[in-house]
Amino acid sequence: MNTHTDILERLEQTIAARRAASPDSSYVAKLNAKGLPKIAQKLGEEATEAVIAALSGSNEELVGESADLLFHLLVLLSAKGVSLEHVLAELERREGQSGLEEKAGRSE
Ligand SMILES: N=c1c2ncn([C@@H]3O[C@H](COP(=O)(O)OP(=O)(O)OP(=O)(O)O)[C@@H](O)[C@H]3O)c2ncn1[C@@H]1O[C@H](COP(=O)(O)O)[C@@H](O)[C@H]1O
Repeated sequence: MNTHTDILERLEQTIAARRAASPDSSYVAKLNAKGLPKIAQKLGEEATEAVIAALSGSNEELVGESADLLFHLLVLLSAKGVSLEHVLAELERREGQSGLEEKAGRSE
């Protein structure tokens, strides 16, 4: 499992390096050149495509769309200066806390 989860960290590093590349030679650079709203829009589109694949596509399509979604999430996090480590730490913090309990404990 670790060999596969490591790809997220490698991808984060690749994305950080490619942001400074020429938009003619790099999709990451091209997307960053278009700005944060375009990156956010792409993430939303990829999320929708993953939902459509889940509801009416094959599991193979869902895998492809999920990879697109994770990749574009990493591009957005990078553009905002938020590290994958930070997000993973938040998931770790929540580990073992039931989502239902967390919701019930909210003040508003
Ligand atoms: N994992 C990915 C990855 N997943 C998806 N994509 C690209 O994401 C784009 C999204 O596809 P769409 O058809 O939705 O988008 P589009 O039609 O190109 O875009 P629009 O003009 O419609 O907005 C495609 O161009 C895909 O090739 C990716 N592009 C790059 N990577 C990784 O990022 C690295 C750096 O890539 P470059 O920045 O291109 O060097 C690569 O080595 C890969 O590891």
